[in-house]
Amino acid sequence: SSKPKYYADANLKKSAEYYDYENLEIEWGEQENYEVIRKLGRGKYSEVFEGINSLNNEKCVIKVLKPIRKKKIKREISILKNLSGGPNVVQLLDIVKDPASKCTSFVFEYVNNIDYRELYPKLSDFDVRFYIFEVLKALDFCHSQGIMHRDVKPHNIMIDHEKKQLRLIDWGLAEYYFPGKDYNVRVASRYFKGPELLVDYQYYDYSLDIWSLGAMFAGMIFKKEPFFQGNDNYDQLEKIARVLGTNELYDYLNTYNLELDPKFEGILGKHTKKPWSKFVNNDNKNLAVNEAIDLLSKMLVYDHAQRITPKEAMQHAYFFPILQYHEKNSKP
Ligand SMILES: CN1CCn2c1nc1c(Br)c(Br)c(Br)c(Br)c12
Ligand code: NA
Repeated sequence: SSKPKYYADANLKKSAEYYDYENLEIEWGEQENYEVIRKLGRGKYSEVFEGINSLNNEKCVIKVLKPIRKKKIKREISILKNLSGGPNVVQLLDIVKDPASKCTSFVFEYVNNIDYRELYPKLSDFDVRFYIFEVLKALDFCHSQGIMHRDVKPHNIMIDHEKKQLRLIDWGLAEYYFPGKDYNVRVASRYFKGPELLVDYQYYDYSLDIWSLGAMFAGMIFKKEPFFQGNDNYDQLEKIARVLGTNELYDYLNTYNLELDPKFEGILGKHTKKPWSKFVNNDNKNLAVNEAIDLLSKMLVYDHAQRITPKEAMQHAYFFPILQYHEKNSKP
């Protein structure tokens, strides 16, 4: 079982109460302080509403959890509290319980999010560089705090385009990383699942989040949402192999002494690794610039141990215009 290039011992430096979420004491707020304004959407585990805090008249987002096991609720609270105040991590403001339904609700800061399906087609080359850099800030931070997000995808990245503000949300699948620990591979959303999940390699680590971000980044620069669109978890790997090659997949399996589930028999076929230039066309060439493709090729790597880390990615030439922008805007 491989160890990540970085932050492998993040949690070993923390006191047990940092990651021992089962004993977390929940400080409950007052449900009646919040009024629901309108529904924003629903997920597998929750319904989400825009709300108002009647004490300060501030907008908020209320995530009403469907009855799920208490342990999972405590894990999300523990992680949100440990990451509180970190760059681009959505801020948890309160935790309340509905007296009638006994449902737990999380109250978050409000983000005037534009749905990504509407926003992404409007993004300029600079915007894409800016927002991917903002996601990398959140990933380097949570990884440095010993936490994998495990569900990075456009739906979990809230963007207020007027304020140029981004927040990584939905830490419900996030988990504390420990070297040598085996994790559930049934995480992330299909189109964003890393090869390690699809080949059932359980000793994965933070680098899973870089694959998911890479899959999202590919969709953005090539204007093909989603970039890897599998019909199921087997077909998902086939879609990846069509691009990264089947020989390269078998090299990856050999590296970790993995065997493919017999269900893959006859599904994967034989595919050569495609040059990323193959996906460039007149419609996306303004975003699919050479630096973007070079960075993408370092994120979408079968072997999770070989993927670029968030910190390394933030130093890539693709972000030089962003570093310049922040430099100019931070000068006193
Ligand atoms: C389904 N949608 C649409 C907008 N939006 C949704 N879920 C959200 C969550 Br959870 C948070 Br936290 C925030 Br902040 C926003 Br904004 C959210
Ligand atoms: Na959330």
